[in-house]
Amino acid sequence: MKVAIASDHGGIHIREEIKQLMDEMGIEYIDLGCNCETSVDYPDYAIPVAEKVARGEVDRGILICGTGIGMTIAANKVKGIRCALCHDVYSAKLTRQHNDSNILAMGERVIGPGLAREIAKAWLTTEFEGGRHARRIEKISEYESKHL
Ligand SMILES: O=C(CO)[C@H](O)[C@H](O)[C@H](O)COP(=O)(O)O
Repeated sequence: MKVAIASDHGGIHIREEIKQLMDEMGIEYIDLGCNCETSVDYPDYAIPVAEKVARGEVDRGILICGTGIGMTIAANKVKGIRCALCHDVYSAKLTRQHNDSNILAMGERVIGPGLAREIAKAWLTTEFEGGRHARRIEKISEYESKHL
């Protein structure tokens, strides 16, 4: 699996924590920034990650900002993206099993690095269940292809 990860200035510490986790798990990743602690704009990081996932250049994405909300809104504008904002392990597992989410978003002003690590680990290791859930995702894809 190959992952693209990025954050704004509000998510740099969790980004480093998740990169360390992926190193430990042997998961390949590309870090798309941000590169400093000055204030930046989350769409400039969410959209490049989402486009890489949508184009199939990477398998999945991880985005961190202050709340995770801005990243989630921006990423979900990209066709084919199912970005899930998760601040608990249960949601992280379920969004993989049921929604086949291809981007995980988290908020560094909401949760600490330890919980973020557990959430990311669950999300990275949980498979999509398919079945009835595939039918529901297909309905979202159909809407996207007809209306966007
Ligand atoms: O998009 C967000 C809120 O939904 C993120 O939390 C951003 O990181 C946040 O808005 C940045 O805020 P700042 O005051 O410019 O640091």
